[in-house]
Amino acid sequence: MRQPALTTTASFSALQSHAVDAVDWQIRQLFANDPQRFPKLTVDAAGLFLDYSKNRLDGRTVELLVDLARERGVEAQRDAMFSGDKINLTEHRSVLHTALRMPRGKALVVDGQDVNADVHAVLDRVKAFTDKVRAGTWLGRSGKPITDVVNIGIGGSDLGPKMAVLALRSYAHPRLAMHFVSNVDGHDMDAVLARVDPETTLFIVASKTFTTAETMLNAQTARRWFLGTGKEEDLARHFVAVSTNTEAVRAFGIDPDNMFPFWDWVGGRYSLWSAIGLSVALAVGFGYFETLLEGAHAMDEHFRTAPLAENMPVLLALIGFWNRQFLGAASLSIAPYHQDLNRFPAYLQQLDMESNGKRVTKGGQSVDTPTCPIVWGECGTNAQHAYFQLLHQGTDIVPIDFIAALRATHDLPGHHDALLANCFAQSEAFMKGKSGDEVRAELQAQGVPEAKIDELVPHKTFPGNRPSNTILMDQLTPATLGALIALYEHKTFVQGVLWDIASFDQWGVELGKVLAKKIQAELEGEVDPQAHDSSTNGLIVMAKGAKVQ
Ligand SMILES: O=P(O)(O)OC[C@H]1O[C@H](O)[C@H](O)[C@@H](O)[C@@H]1O
Repeated sequence: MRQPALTTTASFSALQSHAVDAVDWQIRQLFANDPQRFPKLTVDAAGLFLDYSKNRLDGRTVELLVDLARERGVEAQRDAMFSGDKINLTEHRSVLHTALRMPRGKALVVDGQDVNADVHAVLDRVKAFTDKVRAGTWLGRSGKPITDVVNIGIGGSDLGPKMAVLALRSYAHPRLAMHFVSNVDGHDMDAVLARVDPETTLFIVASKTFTTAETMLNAQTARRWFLGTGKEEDLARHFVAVSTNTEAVRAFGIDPDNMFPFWDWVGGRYSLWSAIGLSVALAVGFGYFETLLEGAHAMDEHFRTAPLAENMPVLLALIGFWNRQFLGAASLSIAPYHQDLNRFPAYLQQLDMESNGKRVTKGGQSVDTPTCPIVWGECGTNAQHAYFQLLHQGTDIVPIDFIAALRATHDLPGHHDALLANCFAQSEAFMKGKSGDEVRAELQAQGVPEAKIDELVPHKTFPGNRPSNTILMDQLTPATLGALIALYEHKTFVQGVLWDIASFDQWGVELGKVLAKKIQAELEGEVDPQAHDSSTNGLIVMAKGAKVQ
C-alpha cells in the first residue's frame, strides 16, 4: 500500500505546528512545571524500564507523535510482520525474527511451512550439539575436549553473537574460550590462530549466504591452517557451519550433518536468535540461550499488544523521530554504563543504520525528511573522559541513550554506586547545564578576580537542554539482554514505518563489494590499473609497488 509523503500527512502538520514552540522548551523548566513528570514519562516492559522524561517534549508531544504512528500504520504493519506477510518488499520476503523466539507449539504457518516446528527442530539440534561440546564429550581429532571456539562471520553473522557473548560473560563456560574473526584483514585471523590449538579448536563458519567474501576467505584460511597438521577426515570434528545455503556449505567441504540451518526470512542483522547464535549457546549453555530468546519474546509480546502510547519500542522510536526531525539531531549516541555491553553500540550501528540508512521510500520516491541518524557510542564512564566534552558543549545536539543495570553481576565493593552515580549525573548535567550566572557565582565564591571571571564564564557555561533516555534493568541477564535487543529491533522497525522506507534490505553495501573485486584482480595481476580516477589508480600502484620491495 502506497503511503502519502510524510510531510503531507495531517499528523505531521500537527507536530510541525506544535514543534514551533516545543523545540525551544527548557527541559529543566518542564520538570519544574510538573512534579509528576517522571512517573508520567516512564514505562516498564519485559524487565526493562525506560525514562524518557529528560527529552524536550511533554505529554501533548507524545500524543501527537502517537497520532503520527497511527496514521503511518504502525499497528497494521507490526501485525503484518508478526504474521509473516512479505513486508521485505524489495526482496519479497517475510521478516520473522520474532518467530525465532516464539515458544514451542505456537502455530505459525507461512507459505505452507510450519515455521514454529522448523525453528524448534533446529533449536533441538543446537541444544544437542552445544550440550556435547560443553560437557566435553564432543572430542577433537586427538580425543581431547574442545577448549576454543572460533566464530568466522561478518556483519550480522558476527556482531550479534560477539556482543551477546561479551554481555553474558559472567554466565560463560569456564573451559571454552570464544573468539570471533570477521575482518578480511589477515591480522584478525592471525591473532586468533596464534592463540589456539588445532587439536582442541572448533570453527563455526557463520554466513547466511555462504558467499560473503571475507567469511569465505577466512574459512579457507582456517581450513588450510587446520590441515597443516590434521587430516581431511578430521574436519568434521572441528568445522561446523551455520547458513541458509546447504549447497555452498557442502561445496566448502562441511558435511550438511554439521550444518545448522536457518531461513531467508531471517535478516542478517536480526539473526542472533537463529543458529547464528550457536557461539552464544556454546558460551552460556542452551538453557541461558533459551532465556535470552524468552526475554526477547517478552518484549515482542509487549510490542505486539501494548497500546502505542505505553509501548516502549514505539515510544523510543517516536522520541528518536522527534529529535531527528524537529531538533535536527543527526546522530544518536549510545552510552551503556555496563562494561559487558561494550559491543552493544557497534551492534546497534548495523541494526539501525543498515536498516534505516535509506533515502527513498518503499515506493521509490526521495524521502522528504531526514532518516536514520548516525548511531555511535562507547561505554560509560570511559566515554565521559573522551568525547562527552562535545556532547556537553559542542554545537550539535546529540541525544543519548543511557543504559544501565541497577545491580552488578560482580561483587567488588564501591564500583557499582560509582558507576550509577556517573550515569545519572551525566543525564542530569546534559539536561540542566550550567548557566553563566551559576558559573559566575561559583567563581566569585572561590575568590576569583572579576576580570578573570569574565574571561572564564563563556568557557565554563553549559547550555544544557540536551535530550536523553535512560534504560534500566535490574541486572544484565540473558532475559534482560534479550529484551534490550528486541526493544531496539522494534524501535528500528517503527522508525522505518514512520519514514516509509524499506528497512529490511541493504543494497547500499553492494557497490563497494563489486569495486573491491575489480581492484583485487588488479592488485594481484600484472597490468597497472588505468580505468579509475587518478587517486584510485595512484593508491593501487603504491600497493603493488610495496609488494615487490
Ligand atoms: O551472513 P552473511 O551472508 O555472510 O552476510 C554477512 C553480512 O554481509 C552483508 O554484506 C550485509 O551487509 C550484512 O547484512 C550481512 O549480515
